[in-house]
Amino acid sequence: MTLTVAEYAKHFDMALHLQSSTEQDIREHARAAREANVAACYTNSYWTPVVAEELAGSDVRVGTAISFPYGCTSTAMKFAEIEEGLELGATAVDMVLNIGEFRDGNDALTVRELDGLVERCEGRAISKLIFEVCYLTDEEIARLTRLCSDAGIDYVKTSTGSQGFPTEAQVKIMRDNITNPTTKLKVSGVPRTFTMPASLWLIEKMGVSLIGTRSAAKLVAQYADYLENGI
Ligand SMILES: O=C[C@H](O)COP(=O)(O)O
Repeated sequence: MTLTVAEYAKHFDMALHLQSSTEQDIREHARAAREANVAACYTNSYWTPVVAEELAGSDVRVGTAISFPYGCTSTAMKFAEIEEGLELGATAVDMVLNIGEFRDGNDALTVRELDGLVERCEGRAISKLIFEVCYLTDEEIARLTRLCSDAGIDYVKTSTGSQGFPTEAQVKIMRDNITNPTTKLKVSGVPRTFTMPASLWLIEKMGVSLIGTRSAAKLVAQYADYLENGI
């Protein structure tokens, strides 16, 4: 069944994670996300109140990125960043895992970070755990997906967009290792050349629920044009 423009837009999280962004850049980004009526608008946590102000009264979620992009701040810092973001109006929280500790086999820390994220978001925001799949083996991706799903994370997310691109094989491994029906899949870190047809393939053929990209509004406009005028 063909997605309406509104349905297509709700498959996108629009993100702006540039060090150079000014407040004006963030406001324009949030306004574009609101206009496109995407699922969520993400920035680094400092900008959460600005995004919350711009999105007030809309059904675009206020997204905040925790320990972004490297994931190796202390667990206490991560939890404090989540709590502050929620107080400032965040309704979607994407946290980067401490990938090095996970690769070292420190599952106790991984589970503590996962549980801490889920507990803090419960009833207040949706939770997403960012993997950075380009640094993980297939077995590690499968195992981490299961740990996330078992912990009740709402979304497992491939990448930050600051390192490598996720591959089709890695996306499939995540999709196939989700153990809990409430956990969904978010693909991010797609190349700048990512196209609207590629997004439809991810959504319709690969079981992807959300795509995170700075180009979300542009893709929504392209999809509207495609429905109206064809290719
Ligand atoms: O959370 C990560 C973002 O969705 C990445 O978007 P980007 O690759 O366009 O910077």
